[in-house]
Amino acid sequence: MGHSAAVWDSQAAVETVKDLNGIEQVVLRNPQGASVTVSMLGARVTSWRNSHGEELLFTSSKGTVKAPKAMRGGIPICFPQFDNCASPEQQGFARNKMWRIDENPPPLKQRNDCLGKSFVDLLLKPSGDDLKCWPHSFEFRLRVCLAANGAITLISRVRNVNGKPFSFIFAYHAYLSVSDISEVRIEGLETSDYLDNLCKKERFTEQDAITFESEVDRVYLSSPNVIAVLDHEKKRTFVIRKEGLPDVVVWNPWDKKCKGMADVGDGEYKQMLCVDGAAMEKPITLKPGEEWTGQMEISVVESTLCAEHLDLEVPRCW
Ligand SMILES: O=P(O)(O)OC[C@H]1O[C@H](O)[C@H](O)[C@@H](O)[C@@H]1O
Repeated sequence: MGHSAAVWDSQAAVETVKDLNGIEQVVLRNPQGASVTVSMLGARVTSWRNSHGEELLFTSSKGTVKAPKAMRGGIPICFPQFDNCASPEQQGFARNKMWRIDENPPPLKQRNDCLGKSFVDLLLKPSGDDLKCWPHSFEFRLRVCLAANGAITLISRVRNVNGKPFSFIFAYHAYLSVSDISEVRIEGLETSDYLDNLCKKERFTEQDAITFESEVDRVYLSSPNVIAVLDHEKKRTFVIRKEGLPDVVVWNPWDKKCKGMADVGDGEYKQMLCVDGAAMEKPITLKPGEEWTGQMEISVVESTLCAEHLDLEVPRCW
């Protein structure tokens, strides 16, 4: 196989396949039958399935996978920009670039994080064209892991291999699949301040758990590192743990905006919710030779009773 995708457990598997457009994808599997698929186009997680084969990420039925434009859904990586302006480059070029397998990644500090998991390492370096639009040399390493309990972890490392400092914004733009957006509630962001992109980025303080009755487009600032997305209809909770990512973007386009988006089916906003671990308010600045790490783990608890355990000492419910 020759990929530096390590297998810690003989039954876990890592396989390389081509998608309908001939784009290489790596499929990680665990012994319980869960799987994660990562495309070389944008290092986007295009699928995450639980041990029953159920898809946990939203993908638009109208998505197109024609490089460089990638489909709407999965977990795109937004780097070095992420803003709510229309133009694609506003969400950074990393998600529209072809990445490659990182054959020999430097060891991860949080080495133990990968024990008992199958994972793949990917690498992005700027091309000459990229340097024209963003004149900074970097190495972006992404490790995607699938744990025995079905949790997915993304670990990003950005190194400045440039002669001078540079700054960037970052987000794991995670499209979670939900039963019905009006049945969903987010816990853990109460009392956090947020910038409302629907009110000229005005700053507010969250009073309560977040529920959805209309379009939401907010950046929660300096938020707790553990939040929960409760899907009452599916009796399921996504528990999101993040490190090195102070902010959280919460987005649902609702009906009107959804109608105006060519790559999303009219009513599909009901089945999607973006909850992104991000570094937005304060751009990350790296001096030459410095490296930043941002990690996000999403696990699923087949219950909505878990939320009250939301302080950092949350015991793992699985
Ligand atoms: O259409 P995209 O570039 O994927 O962006 C989709 C959405 O991403 C984020 O959530 C922003 O906060 C939204 O303002 C934007 O509409």
